[in-house]
Amino acid sequence: MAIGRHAGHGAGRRMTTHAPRVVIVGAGAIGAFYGAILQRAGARVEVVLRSDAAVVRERGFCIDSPLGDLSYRPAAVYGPEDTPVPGADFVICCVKVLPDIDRAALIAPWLGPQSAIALIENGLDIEPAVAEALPDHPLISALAFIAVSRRGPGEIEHRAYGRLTLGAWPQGVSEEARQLAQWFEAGGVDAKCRESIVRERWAKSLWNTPFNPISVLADGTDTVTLLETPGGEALARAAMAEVMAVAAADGYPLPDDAIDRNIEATRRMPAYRNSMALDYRAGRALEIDAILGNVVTKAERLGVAVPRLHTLQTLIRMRARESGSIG
Ligand SMILES: NC(=O)C1=CN([C@@H]2O[C@H](COP(=O)(O)OP(=O)(O)OC[C@H]3O[C@@H](n4cnc5c(N)ncnc54)[C@H](OP(=O)(O)O)[C@@H]3O)[C@@H](O)[C@H]2O)C=CC1
Ligand SMILES: CC(C)(CO)C(=O)C(=O)O
Repeated sequence: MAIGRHAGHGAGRRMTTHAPRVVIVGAGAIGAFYGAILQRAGARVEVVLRSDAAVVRERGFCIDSPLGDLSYRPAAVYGPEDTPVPGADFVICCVKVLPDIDRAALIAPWLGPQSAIALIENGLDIEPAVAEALPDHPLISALAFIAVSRRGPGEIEHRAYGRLTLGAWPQGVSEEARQLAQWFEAGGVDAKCRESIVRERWAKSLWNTPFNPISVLADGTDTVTLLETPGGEALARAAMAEVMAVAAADGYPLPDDAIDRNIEATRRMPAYRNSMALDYRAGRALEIDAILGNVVTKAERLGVAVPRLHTLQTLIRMRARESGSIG
């Protein structure tokens, strides 16, 4: 699993450009953590919250992290009743990618003519809904390789890792992406820009698309149980091979040894519950379409047979219905 081996490399690089105003829409685990990193770098970080707004306004975020104490008070905390203040330099969206959340509508009120949008979210093909609704703003797509979760309102547990991969969507490295990556690096996490963020999304999907739903279907199991249960690794490998086939048909062939390398890296990690397994265990909605459904849809469009992914999709939809969550 290409998740990186360490959380970061210590804050310290001085930025020469003006400190940006950053609005984080959906400051849950990911948004609160990367907000801390940007505030540590000197950015003005404002957060938009829903259920946790009152608590965070009163106490700020408490973040337990191997990087040190990342607890902070954002420069502003907005709840659903507050009037948005447009004109952020960066509006960073970190909500879950769910069918009933209109992410473009959440982002739009914070934009000014010069604003760039960044998405730090999992999944494949998650950008068009935002890009089509907000075509006048540069769009940065970013992938987080991190283990972080919410323990309670405003309480975040960062367990490991933290690196980011960023790029302009649909491709290239824009000045905005480069700038944002530099601010993250200044705050102490590795943040690298890549020419093809879609290729990077396929490479991450190779892991998330099989592992996330399999772990949920196995009652939110961790990586060690998943790989050590007889048949578990074989199932993961077979589903990964289907993701590889769709990626290749889409024009993004992944290296031949990508599956072996992901399995070996996962074996080297301590037992790990992915974000979907944590959502499942907490009774939250699951990002089924973003992480799995969009790959199956693409496979159907490209004429690639994905029987295992199809089965996983049907079963996890049943599971989500059974538990009353959407996804
Ligand atoms: N956690 C992890 O380790 C990783 C997560 N990711 C990805 O990052 C993305 C974010 O995940 P994560 O941070 O874990 O999710 P969380 O559920 O912790 O955070 C999402 C936040 O968005 C808020 N939100 C939802 N709707 C609204 C709204 N209408 N207005 C304001 N805020 C809203 C939620 O508030 P509320 O509590 O009210 O629902 C919550 O605070 C996902 O795509 C995930 O797959 C990627 C890699 C690792
Ligand atoms: C790759 C991984 C496992 C951690 O970044 C993830 O994306 C998740 O937990 O969903």
